[in-house]
Parts: sequence; C-alpha cells; structure tokens
Amino acid sequence: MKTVDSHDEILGAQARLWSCSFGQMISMCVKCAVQLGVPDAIHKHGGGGGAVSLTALLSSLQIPPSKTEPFRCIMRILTHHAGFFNPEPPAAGSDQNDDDDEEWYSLNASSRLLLSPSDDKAAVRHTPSVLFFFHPLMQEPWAFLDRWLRDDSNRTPFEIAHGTASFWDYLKSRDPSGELMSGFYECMINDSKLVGEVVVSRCKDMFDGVTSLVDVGGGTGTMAAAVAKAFPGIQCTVLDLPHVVKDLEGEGNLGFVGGDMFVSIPSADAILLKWILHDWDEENCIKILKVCKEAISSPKGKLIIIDVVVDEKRLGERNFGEVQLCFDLFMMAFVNGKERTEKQWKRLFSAAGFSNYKISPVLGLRSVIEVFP
Ligand SMILES: C[S@@+](CC[C@H](N)C(=O)[O-])C[C@H]1O[C@@H](n2cnc3c(N)ncnc32)[C@H](O)[C@@H]1O
Ligand SMILES: COc1cc(-c2oc3cc(O)cc(O)c3c(=O)c2O)cc(OC)c1OC
Repeated sequence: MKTVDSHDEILGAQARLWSCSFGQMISMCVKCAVQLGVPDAIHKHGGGGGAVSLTALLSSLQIPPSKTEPFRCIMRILTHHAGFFNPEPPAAGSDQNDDDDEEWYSLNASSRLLLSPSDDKAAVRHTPSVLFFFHPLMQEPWAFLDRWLRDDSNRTPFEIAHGTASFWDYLKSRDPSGELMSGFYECMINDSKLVGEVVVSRCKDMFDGVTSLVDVGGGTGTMAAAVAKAFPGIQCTVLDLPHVVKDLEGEGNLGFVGGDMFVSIPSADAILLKWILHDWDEENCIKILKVCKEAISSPKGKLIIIDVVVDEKRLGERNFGEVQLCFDLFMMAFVNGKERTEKQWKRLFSAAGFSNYKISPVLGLRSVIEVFP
C-alpha cells in the first residue's frame, strides 16, 4: 500500500484543503454583495448589454476609495469563482469601453435571483433565503456538529445550539419578534413561486381529472395559489399548523385550514406534499403518508410529492449532486430529516400501503413523485 505521496499530490491536496476552508469566505462574499445591494446597482446602472464598470459600481455603492481593492477582490471572487456575475465588457466599439484596465460586470441568472424583492409579485428572488441562511440562529448550529455526533440522542445541532424542542417549536413559540418565522416563510414563498410556475406548465397532465387538492404543510399558500390559478376547476386547500395560517384568508377556489398532518387531513382527489417529507425521519414519514392515504377520496386519486430523489450515481456532480448532499446534512442538522434515494422512497411508499409511484425529474435537483393508492 502506498504511504508516501508525491510533492505534486501533496500540493494538490493542500490546494483542496484551502479550497474547502475558504468555502465559508465565498459564501460570506455572497452575503456581503446582497447586503451592499451589488446586484441591484448593476441592474440599475447597467448600460449596453447590462454591463457596469468597477468604477461606476464603486461610485454607485459609495464605496470609499480606500476600499477599492478589497471591493475589486470580492467582485472577482464572486465573478470568477462563484459565477454570480459575468465579466464581459460592453460590446466592442462602444464609447463606454475605451479603458483596457477597467473591469466590467453584468448580471446572470444566479445574480438576478439576488435582486431586491420587486413590485412584480411573480419575480423569483432568493435574497431573503440568503439573509435567512446567514442569520446567527441558522449559523450557530454548524459549530455543534462534533457535539451532535457524540450525543447519543436524536437532538439536532439546531436543538443543541438553541436548547429548544425543535425547529418548528422554535418558530412557533421561541421567536418573539417573529424574525425567524418570517424569514423562513419568505424562503418558502420564493421557492414556491418558481416551483409553482414550473409544475403548472410542465406537469399539466398530472392534474387531469383532479377536482380537489390539499397542499399539506403548504405554508402561506403560494404553491396552492399557483395550482388554483392555473386550474380554476380544482378546489385547493392549504393545511398547515394553526399559527401559520391563522391570519390567512382564502379566495375563490383557494382556502386555508389549520391542523396537524399527523392527525387528520381533509379529503381530496390529490394530496400535495412539497418539501415536507425531507423534514422527517422514516417513522414520522410513514405516519404522515398513512394519514395522506386515508385522505385520498377517490380510487383514481393520488399523492404528489415534491422533494429530492438522491441519485447515487450523480453525487459527484457539481451543483446538483453536491447540493443534494448538502441539503441532506442541512435537513438532519435542523429538523431531523433527510434526503432520500429512490430505493428509500419506495420503501416508505410500500410501508404506508401505496401500490405504485412515478418519478419525474422536472425540477432541477428536485423531482415530482406521483404516488398511487
Ligand atoms: C419546509 S416547509 C414547506 C412549506 C411549503 N410546502 C413549501 O414548500 O413552500 C414545511 C411546512 O410544514 C409545516 N408543518 C410542520 N409540522 C406540521 C404539522 N404537524 N402539520 C401541518 N403542517 C406542518 C410547517 O409549518 C411548514 O409550513
Ligand atoms: C440554503 O439556502 C436555502 C435554504 C432553504 C431552507 O429550506 C428548508 C427546507 C426545509 O424543508 C426545512 C428547513 O428548515 C429549511 C430551511 O431552514 C432553509 O433555510 C430554502 C432556500 O430557498 C428556498 C434556500 O435558498 C436556496
């Protein structure tokens, strides 16, 4: 067995170690760009092709001359390493582009997600998710991974860090300002805007013959509202914990009900579970799935799950594989949940008495899973 590595192998290993150690620095640069409003400034001042020079950006953000170099450094990391901005200058021949030393930045799909919430209610923004993710209450649990692994109980790092019963209990009764609760539901709303649009356009057939749908754990109703709008013939109900839906009012074919999905779910042709089962361990998932099965009113009814299906073969892939692995740990660390492979999903469905399922990988790193009684 080889015990000595070559100098090149050690130098490569050292670079990998540094790259991992610097991961947090890169995410802090993303947070800083959001806090400074860099994407908004590029959006506002971008000339031809949407490009803004470093000089114009410094002036628009009122960064003092003494901080030109640190700001340039952060912009370079975000552009060349993290891929948040495109480095292209304006088109050749443009009178904006006569300084060869100038650096230029334009928005791309990733940085457009980081624009401030807009008047256009349909616009998808991840700005609140970034700020929520970096909230100290969400960051502190990561310092407890070693304590968590040595602790022979089912307490999560979130519970160890904050000495509370669960993430859901914290949102309900340990968050007096409501800051964590509103940050969390803003994340869910923004995600559901995108997922709602994709599902109603790519999965139309899935709603054929469906006259009623309950979105279980549907939060503040963004996903159900997308279904209700696209399919006026479907009566949509959002079931969530009473404190989540207490001030929400339905309209037309959309309604809200407070309740507990472990106890009872209103009957419907289709039951939707978006980003629910990855919050729970096997025992709790089987409980939820059994209550869902009871609630499906017609033999032709179905359960629609929107969640990750981990593909073991793609785990090494940048973005999808890597993000699936990180979400797996994230769910374990915050809510005692996990992301599942197809084999693990299949086991859950059969333990809860479902007969068949169909996976459609139409949502990036997540899938739509139809499950039949
Ligand atoms: C990760 S969020 C998903 C929200 C929404 N489905 C979405 O994807 O935007 C999980 C949701 O489950 C709800 N929830 C947690 N425990 C519940 C329970 N026992 N009964 C009903 N809803 C519950 C939470 O309040 C929260 O809205
Ligand atoms: C890391 O970036 C994001 C995180 C979340 C997110 O999603 C969750 C989903 C759950 O089922 C339970 C949870 O506790 C959470 C979170 O705490 C949480 O932060 C959501 C995002 O956008 C919708 C994120 O941005 C990409």
